Amino acid sequence: MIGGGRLSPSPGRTPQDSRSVPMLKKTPGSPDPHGDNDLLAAIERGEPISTVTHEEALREDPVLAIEHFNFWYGRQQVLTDIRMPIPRGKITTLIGPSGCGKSTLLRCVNRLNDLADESHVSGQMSLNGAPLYDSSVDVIALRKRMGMVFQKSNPFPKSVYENVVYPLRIDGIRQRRRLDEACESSLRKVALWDEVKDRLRDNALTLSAGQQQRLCIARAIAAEPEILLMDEPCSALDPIATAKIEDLLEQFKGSYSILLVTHNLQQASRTSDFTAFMFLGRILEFGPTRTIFTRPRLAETNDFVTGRFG
Ligand SMILES: Nc1ncnc2c1ncn2[C@@H]1O[C@H](COP(=O)(O)OP(=O)(O)OP(=O)(O)O)[C@@H](O)[C@H]1O
Repeated sequence: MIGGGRLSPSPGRTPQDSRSVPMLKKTPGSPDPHGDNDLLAAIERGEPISTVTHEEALREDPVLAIEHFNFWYGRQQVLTDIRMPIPRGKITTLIGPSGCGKSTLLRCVNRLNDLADESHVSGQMSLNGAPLYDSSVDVIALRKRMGMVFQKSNPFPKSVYENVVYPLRIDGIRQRRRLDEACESSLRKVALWDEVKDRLRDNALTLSAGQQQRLCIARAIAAEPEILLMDEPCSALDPIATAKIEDLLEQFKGSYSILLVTHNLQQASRTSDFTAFMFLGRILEFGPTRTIFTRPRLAETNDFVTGRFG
């Protein structure tokens, strides 16, 4: 369990459960281990439901373990009993209808939601075995262990070079050679080096939108994070810039553990190894991306990935 002043469980039915529920239309003949309508009825009653987790996901070595995790914005419960091992060295996407809690879950990993008014949590998350929600955790140190990439790129109004080496500087690294090496290697990893090697002293805000987002990814990986959190990293980009980021994700496989929120189902199916389908703050199904998109076990997942609702 967790520690900290604002952290307390709120059992029972919550305001979230009584708000309007997105329509889920059952596909006749779709597999549903919960039985027809039992799952939706249970969610609407605010009862706990079991995530359908595919064996392949359980066989992976988890970099991040999420255990019985609940989150409330004030009285509104937004996440309910999330249990999910995030595989190491793989890309895991969170998909689900708007408002189901994808970004909230992502922001709980680096405790950005601590900043929200009257938020509280119960349950636990652990990164490489170290609990994230113990009262003794130094949240600033914790965030240094993770990289975060937002929907809208957020380079600092500094040079390209200073943006990339920023995490090293705040760690007190001064040696020019180390900074130069980190800058070049991070920019190469995001395929930006050739485009900006002659512009390292230019203000980062003079780069194109796609370049700025890749710069932000370079800054995130310069810190050698244990996990990379990405919240809709392509949603503000044109198709060419999006394709470049998707290429990067492909190359990152095996080297980085990534938790990615996306509205773009094609992007999820193209880029990720594992996919979790969220609905009303619950993870309904979690498994290999190919299976989730072609042979999901739940009718609800099938209806979402085939565009029947969402
Ligand atoms: N800072 C906040 N304070 C109060 N409620 C919030 C806050 N941020 C989000 N919410 C609510 O929490 C719920 C989940 O929102 P969240 O942004 O996590 O969903 P999402 O699945 O990422 O949605 P989208 O796909 O539209 O981005 C929504 O009902 C939203 O209104």
